[in-house]
Amino acid sequence: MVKLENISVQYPESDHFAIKDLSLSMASGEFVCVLGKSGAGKSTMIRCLNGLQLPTGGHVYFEGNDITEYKERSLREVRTKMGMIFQHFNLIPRLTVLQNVLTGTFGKRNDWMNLIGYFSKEERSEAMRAIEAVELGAHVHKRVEHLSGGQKQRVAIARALLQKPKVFLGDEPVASLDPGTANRIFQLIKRIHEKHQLLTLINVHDVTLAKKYATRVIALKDGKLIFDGPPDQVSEEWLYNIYEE
Ligand SMILES: Nc1ncnc2c1ncn2[C@@H]1O[C@H](COP(=O)(O)OP(=O)(O)OP(=O)(O)O)[C@@H](O)[C@H]1O
Repeated sequence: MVKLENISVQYPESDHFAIKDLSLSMASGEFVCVLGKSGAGKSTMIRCLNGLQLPTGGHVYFEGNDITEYKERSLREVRTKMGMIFQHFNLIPRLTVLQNVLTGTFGKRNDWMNLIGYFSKEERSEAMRAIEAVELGAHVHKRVEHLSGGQKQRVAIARALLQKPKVFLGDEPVASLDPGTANRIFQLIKRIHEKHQLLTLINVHDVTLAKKYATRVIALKDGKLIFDGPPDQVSEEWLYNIYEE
């Protein structure tokens, strides 16, 4: 479904590669957790996958098409098929849960519809279903600024669900949450992943969560792929390799 072929990324005015000659194929149904210390290139890799970052070299394929050849309009369409959640949720604090979730439809609508804030009955009922799926039915009309971190991440997950994505991406989605909440968010992501048979790829610092939920773990170090295997092969020795200074 997604293939990175010898991709490299060097940011302008940077003296080193953020990603160096990385190749990777991932299929629907895989739950991939990405490990690596700060600066290893995890966020850059995700941004290459969804076309937010153009690699300096190499190719990115989505459903067999080379998206590095795409213009912005086609990239936008690709992004509508990839739901994404972030460490700091990226919600609009003063809007309600429902209003935030409805923004998940934006990529597929006309600009004028977004501008006037028009949503069809069907879009509204889909949003309500997504909100129920993340167990926030009791908070539909609450402003998100009044929610806890875990609840905010659930709103972000519902917003991503509204896109009916094929790929679900998470860039450190539980880094700001306590361990219990982080585990519940992973449970929810896993449930959604299994129900919709998505390709799920999550950057995570918590090795325990990666080993518990992933079907495949990959690790980056200095922009290079240094581990790719099942979670039970992530040994103490590998962790030392991945995180050593
Ligand atoms: N916009 C940018 N301009 C220049 N250098 C950048 C930019 N974004 C990232 N980098 C550099 O690219 C490298 C990889 O960064 P990246 O954010 O992808 O790593 P990461 O593994 O996601 O780290 P973290 O866990 O801290 O988010 C780092 O050396 C970083 O400093």
